[in-house]
Amino acid sequence: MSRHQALRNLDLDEELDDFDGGEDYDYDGSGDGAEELSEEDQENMTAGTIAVRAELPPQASHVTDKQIREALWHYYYDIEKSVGYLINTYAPKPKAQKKVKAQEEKKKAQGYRLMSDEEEGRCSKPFSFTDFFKDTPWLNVPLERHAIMIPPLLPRGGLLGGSSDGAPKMSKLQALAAARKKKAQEQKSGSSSTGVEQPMADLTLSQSGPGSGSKDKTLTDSTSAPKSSSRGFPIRKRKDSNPHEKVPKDHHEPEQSTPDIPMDTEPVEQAEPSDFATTMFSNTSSTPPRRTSSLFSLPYATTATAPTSADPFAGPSPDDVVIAAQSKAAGKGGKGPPKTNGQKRTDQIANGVEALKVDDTPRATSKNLDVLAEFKKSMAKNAANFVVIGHVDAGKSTLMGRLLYDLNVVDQRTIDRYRKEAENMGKSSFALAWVLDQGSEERSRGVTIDIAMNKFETEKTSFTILDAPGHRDFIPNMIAGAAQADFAVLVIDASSGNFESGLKGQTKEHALLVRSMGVQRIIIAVNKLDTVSWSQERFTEIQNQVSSFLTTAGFQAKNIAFIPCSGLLGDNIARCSTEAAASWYKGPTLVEELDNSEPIARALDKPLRLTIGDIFRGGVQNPLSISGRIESGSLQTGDALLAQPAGQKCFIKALEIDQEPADWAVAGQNVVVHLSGIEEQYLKIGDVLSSPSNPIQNIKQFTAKVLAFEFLTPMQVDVHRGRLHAPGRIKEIVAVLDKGTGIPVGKKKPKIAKPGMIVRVVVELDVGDGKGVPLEAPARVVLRSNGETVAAGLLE
Ligand SMILES: Nc1nc2c(ncn2[C@@H]2O[C@H](COP(=O)(O)OP(=O)(O)OP(=O)(O)O)[C@@H](O)[C@H]2O)c(=O)[nH]1
Repeated sequence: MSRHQALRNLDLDEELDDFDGGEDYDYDGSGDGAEELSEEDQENMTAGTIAVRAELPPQASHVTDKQIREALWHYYYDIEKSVGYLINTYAPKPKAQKKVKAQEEKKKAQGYRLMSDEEEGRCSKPFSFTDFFKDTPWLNVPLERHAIMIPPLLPRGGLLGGSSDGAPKMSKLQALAAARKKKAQEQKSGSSSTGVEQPMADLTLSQSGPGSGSKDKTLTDSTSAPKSSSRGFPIRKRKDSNPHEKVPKDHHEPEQSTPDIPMDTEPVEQAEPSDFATTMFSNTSSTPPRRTSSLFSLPYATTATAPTSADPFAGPSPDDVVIAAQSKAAGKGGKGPPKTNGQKRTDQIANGVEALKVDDTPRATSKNLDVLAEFKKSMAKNAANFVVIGHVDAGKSTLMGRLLYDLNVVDQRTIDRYRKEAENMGKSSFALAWVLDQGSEERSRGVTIDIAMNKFETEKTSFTILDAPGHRDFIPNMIAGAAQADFAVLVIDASSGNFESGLKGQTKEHALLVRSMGVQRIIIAVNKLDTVSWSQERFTEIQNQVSSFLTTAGFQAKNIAFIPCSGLLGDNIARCSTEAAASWYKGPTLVEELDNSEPIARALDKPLRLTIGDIFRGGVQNPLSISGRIESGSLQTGDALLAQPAGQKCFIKALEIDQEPADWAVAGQNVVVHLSGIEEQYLKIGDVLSSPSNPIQNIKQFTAKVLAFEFLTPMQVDVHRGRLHAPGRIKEIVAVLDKGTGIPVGKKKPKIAKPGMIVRVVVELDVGDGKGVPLEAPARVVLRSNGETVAAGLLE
């Protein structure tokens, strides 16, 4: 019985009578007890299965109906995508690509599907709050996809450890290190060096064909670059959010990485190592996975005990230091005779001890700057993060790719290369989207999976784009993006039929999520207007419907702006449209509207809070680095920090802002912090760095004011705060609050709250004997249950 069926059986008070039940669909026809699909879905599924079957080539004839139905469900009955996926997965590639290309062309020729009568009817209905929630598909998530937290593809694009070429962007410090190394090697080998340090933009180009010029040539130092990378730089090895998860296979190992200990390759059945043994001998980067499920990585469930058991060994004992030195010295001895098993074991131990090595590089001395005075002096531009949200395939990545291209953040050659590569994959229309969609899975599936970060500047403001995935499977990643956003750009596909299906899909859910997470300003890019001949009527229709639900969701009319545009063609993005059919629009372009944003208030005088968004190891120069946005306060090189929940002190060895070394940074800035005095095992994505004199507390319970998206009762939930997510339960509903005044209304401690209500809840975090979770008011939290977003709001 689904949770909603169970709820229906409860003796609910009369205010719940209008609830029309939940949906837990049997989309794959397995008859597994889930509710049957709606009539419309069944029709789509049957017609889709036949159509896909007809399109599949003979070499994919073994594909089962179930696999077809799964693909159709996954791709919203998109025949073309389903066929493409099935061919890619089950048939030899070259033929599959041809077929998908043919499909694409066929679809283009056919144009877009028209709205059905039913859809027409639904659109013209007056907006009601109940309807608002009724058809959102949070409940449609198939069981096997429930709340899968997809670890970000490594390395990621943009500021936080990525690049436009699959390899991470290089920090200045790393670039210098690489340059020095290369120079030394070239001197050794007698080869002449041409300038090594080049702007990052140039390095995004790997093509060095005629006319590329030396400026565009990539570095080819094989010792400091992974073979698959076109850049000759050491790769920042990012630490996974879950220390018990294996680093993905395509993750490039840096040259300086600690050798792996093959603990999990022992064929002998053996008991799990004790905490002591794990602490002493395991290499944190290669710790074998101990998770029993791939569902939902819950850092605080699996690691809450780690700091407790590891604390006594946080620093090396004198013996450790001696053993580490001995093992290092032994390592210098060159090649010896083949090792016996016993010797191998000893090596493993030595390596394990080395993995615990303490960063003994001298601590950076603080310049004791008055950071706030420095900040005022610097006349820094406004800094703003915005999250790009919207239904899958609304054109978010393409639009942002276009924006970066038109503002010269991405150059013509890079776009040409993406276009060529995309054409080779039969996906030429995705070339601009690839500026943001960097992962191979993202490119082959044509969907964004994780948040991509990119930067651009206007005269007034330095913007960071957080391009969120639209697909419902990746909502946790979207939440991570929304948590860092100052405002949102909602992209809507204006083409016939797609606007309507987007409304049913993630358009509403995303808008609601960002609002309930504190985002107040929203710009709506009414995209793909080229597909409806720049119809003003269509634009106005969309504007009316969307502003109606946005105001109901709590956005003030003055904070909502609409821009008619085409991301693919660039109309009204960075330049006004030159289309005669679009001449009715006299308003600002998207970039102008972004620049109209009020400066974001920075919490400069509050205690330092920096949530870790990413962790990576970069080699000798920067052994352990993190990146993230400073939420409040300021910091400078040499400062001591406290990492919570581990309770470990560490120091700032060096800082970077926008790949440039910096002495200080303040709230609102995205920084890379190179740390010393701390081991990797004490840091996880989602942890918080704060000042030791005013640290964030680890808590095991909190009260929050949330908007209920679903029925709430005392129930298990997963608590999301940005990239942090931890298991917990709603212990009690304290009160239902008035939407306008926030004053408690109705009976105290109701047993249940229905969708749309604002309620005060007490949430207990499931941290076992652990230290709790670093959370404090007014953090934005999202509560999810079984893959559904059930509530979102603010800690009190
Ligand atoms: N005609 C037209 N097509 C567009 C426009 N913008 C995007 N597209 C196409 O729409 C498809 C999806 O674009 P994406 O940018 O990947 O969409 P997305 O919203 O980022 O998708 P997800 O990140 O997976 O949610 C691609 O084929 C684009 O070429 C537009 O303005 N006009």
